[in-house]
Amino acid sequence: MSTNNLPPFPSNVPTAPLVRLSLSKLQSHDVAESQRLLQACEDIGFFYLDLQDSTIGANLLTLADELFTLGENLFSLSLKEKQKFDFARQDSYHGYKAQGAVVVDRQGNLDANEFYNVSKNDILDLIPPLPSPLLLRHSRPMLKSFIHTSHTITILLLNHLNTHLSLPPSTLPNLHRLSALSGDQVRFIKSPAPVHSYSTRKATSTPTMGPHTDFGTLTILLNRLGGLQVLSPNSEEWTYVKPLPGHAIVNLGDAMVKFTNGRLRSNVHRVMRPPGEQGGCTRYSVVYFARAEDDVPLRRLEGEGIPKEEKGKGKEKVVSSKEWVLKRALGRRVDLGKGVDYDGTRGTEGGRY
Ligand SMILES: O=C(O)CCC(=O)C(=O)O
Ligand SMILES: [Fe+2]
Repeated sequence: MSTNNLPPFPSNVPTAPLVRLSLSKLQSHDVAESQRLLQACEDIGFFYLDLQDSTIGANLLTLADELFTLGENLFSLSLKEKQKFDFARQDSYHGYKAQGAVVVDRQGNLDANEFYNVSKNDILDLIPPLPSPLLLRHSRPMLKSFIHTSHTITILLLNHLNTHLSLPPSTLPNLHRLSALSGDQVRFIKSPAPVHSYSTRKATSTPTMGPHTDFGTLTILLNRLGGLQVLSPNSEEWTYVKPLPGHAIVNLGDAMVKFTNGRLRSNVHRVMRPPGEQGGCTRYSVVYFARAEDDVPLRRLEGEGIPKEEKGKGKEKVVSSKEWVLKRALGRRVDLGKGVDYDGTRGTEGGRY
């Protein structure tokens, strides 16, 4: 799907004023850019990352184009074929998730997108390969490059934050080693165009992906059509994040809130049908989720820039990165016969959705 053939994002809808950071400036340790990164991570935990001005960024954009095509081909396999790779009953969040398999709200409305999650552990041969469609087996080198490139960008961003938080050198990077088992994954998403008119799906008011915070450390998101919305940190207002060509949307996940005792933000977001003319199009995304290594406990790290625990505040149970991601990733599935504990599977901004 070429970006050129898509209808434009409408000019009359309010959009979130996210900052645009330059990957190349962050690579060259530009002090002001690094400060803007910290500010964005404290204020909303979302920012645009301009990938066009750096070799590794340009590499990610090229790979993303190839992955968008791969995603389209992957989702055009038959439902029966795709469902062979849904491993949720084996307590795994890798592989396929059909449309309508998770609830998006307390009322029990269902989601309207398909996922295919590809595990880093698998692609980097840290575990025996998971069963997967032929198409994905042929694409392992491309997936490997995408994982390597996304991970390099993740480590760069974590190093900047490590410094701002006055953590001992490499504390954050050392919790995210590429060679260690973790829940890192590449996610393909498809939200099909409505079959009749877009008034069918209780339509414009029910999200295709419910409000959530991301479970891991950092997310690198590539999408081309609008639909992603962030909940404003200081009000109950949802605003669209307009996709910008050449940029990724980066956001922090719950692990960063726990590591920094709330100094950095994992903001609530959701996905609606794309706005305006875009509403009639099928929407695809390609995402890289960077997550802490499986056995990392999600708790405050020791550093001068990290607020101390409040005295007398009841201690939350500390869970490992693996347990947290598993609970959050499968907790809203309606097809596992376990019931859904909506409140028990919310993230670090649980009170807000
Ligand atoms: O598709 C998008 O724009 C957002 C996807 C998302 O939030 C997620 O997969 O966690
Ligand atoms: Fe998300």
